[in-house]
Order: sequence, then structure tokens, then C-alpha cells
Amino acid sequence: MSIRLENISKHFGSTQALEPVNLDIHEGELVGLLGPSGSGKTTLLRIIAGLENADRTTPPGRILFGERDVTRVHVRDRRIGFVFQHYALFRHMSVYDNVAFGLTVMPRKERPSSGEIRARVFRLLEMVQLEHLAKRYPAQLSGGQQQRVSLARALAVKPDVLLLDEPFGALDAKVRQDLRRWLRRLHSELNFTSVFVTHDQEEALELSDRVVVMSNGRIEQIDTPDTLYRAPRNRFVFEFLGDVNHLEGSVHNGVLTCGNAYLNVDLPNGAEELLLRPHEVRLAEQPSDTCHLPVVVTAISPVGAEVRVELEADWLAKPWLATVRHADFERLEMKRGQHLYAHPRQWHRFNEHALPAAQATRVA
Ligand SMILES: Nc1ncnc2c1ncn2[C@@H]1O[C@H](COP(=O)(O)OP(=O)(O)OP(=O)(O)O)[C@@H](O)[C@H]1O
Repeated sequence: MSIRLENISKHFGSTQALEPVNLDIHEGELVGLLGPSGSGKTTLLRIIAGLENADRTTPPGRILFGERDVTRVHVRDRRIGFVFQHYALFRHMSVYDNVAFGLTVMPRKERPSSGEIRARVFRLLEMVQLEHLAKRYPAQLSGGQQQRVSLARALAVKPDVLLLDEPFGALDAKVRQDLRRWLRRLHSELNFTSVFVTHDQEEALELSDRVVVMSNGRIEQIDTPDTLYRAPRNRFVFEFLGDVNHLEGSVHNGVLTCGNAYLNVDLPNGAEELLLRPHEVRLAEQPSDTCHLPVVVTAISPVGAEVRVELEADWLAKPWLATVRHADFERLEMKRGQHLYAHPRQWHRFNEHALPAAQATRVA
């Protein structure tokens, strides 16, 4: 089921929670709404759900599920499944009864037979690998297990659309990882359309087919994770999606200078700020003719696929972060207090007034 929002906005009193938004979500897509606190993610999700009404505007805002205009359709008639951060399972019901609940309360005409209900509930419990816990009560389950029951319960009624509000927010990192995999797998097996809210960049990028990045009630960019990361439309998106190093200085005759540091750049004279991701900083023992950025290693974190190195210098207002391959780390025999030279592989620059807003330049 595709979802289309046309000219949807929302005020709470004098607070504008959403500026007029247009959004197309394709059938079968898993879309993440990502943004800082207060950016309007939950409001947008609740409007899609029908838990909140959009402002009355001219032209009127519309919400379409497929061809069906659901703008004024009650939440219970929108064929939506919900999963919230706080499990909201019925505490007095077993796991089985929780998952079966939505089916047992269907109007008699639509309600599956008790045999069909049983088969569907067990099939879902099997998919989330909890069939052996069918008789337990929510209080006897871990947080991650409760969230898997919530997922199964939401999917039991075969919703057209699954909406999830920070579904894994209250869980620890490892359990979050597992649950992301569950959701991804269920999504491809059962083929529904999902929208989930998160403020976790990694979660949004890992899970979503496309991510809607929001700030201050506005949609800043809608794109695939890869495009968002590689071609952010503006500075907000760039900074929100990962660690960023800043290089501020002034350009004169093709050289950007900042204290005793300099870098050749093909830019006009004037004040400049260049931005670099940690993986775009190469470290070496020597400067070059075109790049002299002396730094001191102040912290090293060797955990993970790459080594994270913190760098400081007089000419830097804030420390830089570089990610270094373990092989390079060993070759340079890196240690705290070591003097090295940073060499940008690539840098980015944003000019909010001119198009294209983002410029990425590879350093030869
Ligand atoms: N019921 C309400 N009454 C008044 N203001 C509200 C209400 N709900 C949301 N807001 C305001 O609308 C704006 C957007 O809120 P929303 O909850 O959608 O943001 P969010 O991005 O989901 O934030 P968070 O990540 O903190 O949940 C905020 O300024 C918030 O204070």
C-alpha cells in the first residue's frame, strides 16, 4: 500500500510542529523518519496513523493510502499496525492471547475461524521465534522479547501499513541490532509498507529503504541511505548523519590558511569552512607541498573494524576525529602524543545561498 501526504501541516497552539509537507512512500517500502528531538517525526507519524488531525488548510491537506483518501478516516478503519517504544502489551494476557487479540475482536463477518486464528498466531510466533513462550505473560519476558511480541501482534491483522514509534528505543545496543534484523526480515517476507520514527542515525541508515531527514518541522531531504550520506543536500543533513571535522580559515590566492596550517584549494579569496568525515582524513608522518596540517594524537580507540583517532592542534577550535585502517595504524606505530600530518582525501563545503548547495571535492 503506498502512502501519499499532500500539503500536511500541524500547529499545536502557536507552535508549528510541521510545516506543509508532501511525501510519497511507495508500496512495500520501509521508510525511516529521522531527526533531532522536536523535529516533528512523531507528529508526522501520528497524522499518518489518524491519531492526530492535520491543520485545515487551503488547499486542503490530504492523506492517501493507495487510491483511498483516508484524511478523514478514523484510525481503527485505516488498517494500520502499531508498535510503540513502551511495549504496551496487555499484561493480563498470555503471549498467545496478545498476538491473537486483534483477530478475536474483529467483527464476526471478518473474523477468521478459531483454527485459522491459531494457525496465524503460531506462524507469527514462529517468525519471531517465540512459539515456545506462547503461554508466558509479558512480565516474564525480556524487553526484546516483548518487542517481538508487539511486532507479531501488530502484524496479526495483516495491516496494509505498519507504523513504529522509536520501537527499539528502550533496548540495549545488541538487542536493538537483533530486532532491526527481525523487522527487516519480516518486512521482506510479508511485504507491507512501514514507517518508523527514530533519532538514531545508524538505525535509520541501516534499516530504511529511504530516510526522511527532518528538522524544525521541515523535511530536509528524502533519499536512500547511500545518497543521503554521499550527497547530503545541505549542511544540516551532512552534520546530522555522522561525525564531522571542521577546517576554518581564509583563502588567499588558492591557499587556505589557519594559524600555521595551510591547504591548497581551488576556491575564491575570503573566509571558508571545509567539512570532512573521519574517513576522509589520512594521516602521514610528513606534510606535502600542498598540504601542511600538523596534528597531535590525543586519544586512540582501537575497537572495531577501524581505529578511531582523536587529533588536536593549535589551529583547530575543536579536536578532529580520524578513522584509520588497522594496517595503517600499525605501520605508523601510532601512540598518544605523536606528531603527525593530516591530509584530506576529500572535503565538503556548503553554501546555503547558492545552488548546488553542497560541494564535495576530492583532493588529488
Ligand atoms: N500535543 C502537543 N501539544 C503541544 N505541542 C506539541 C504536542 N505534540 C508535539 N508538540 C510540539 O511539536 C513539535 C514536534 O514534536 P514531535 O513530538 O513531533 O517531535 P519529535 O521529532 O517526534 O521529537 P522526539 O524525538 O523528542 O519525540 C515540538 O516542538 C513539540 O513540543
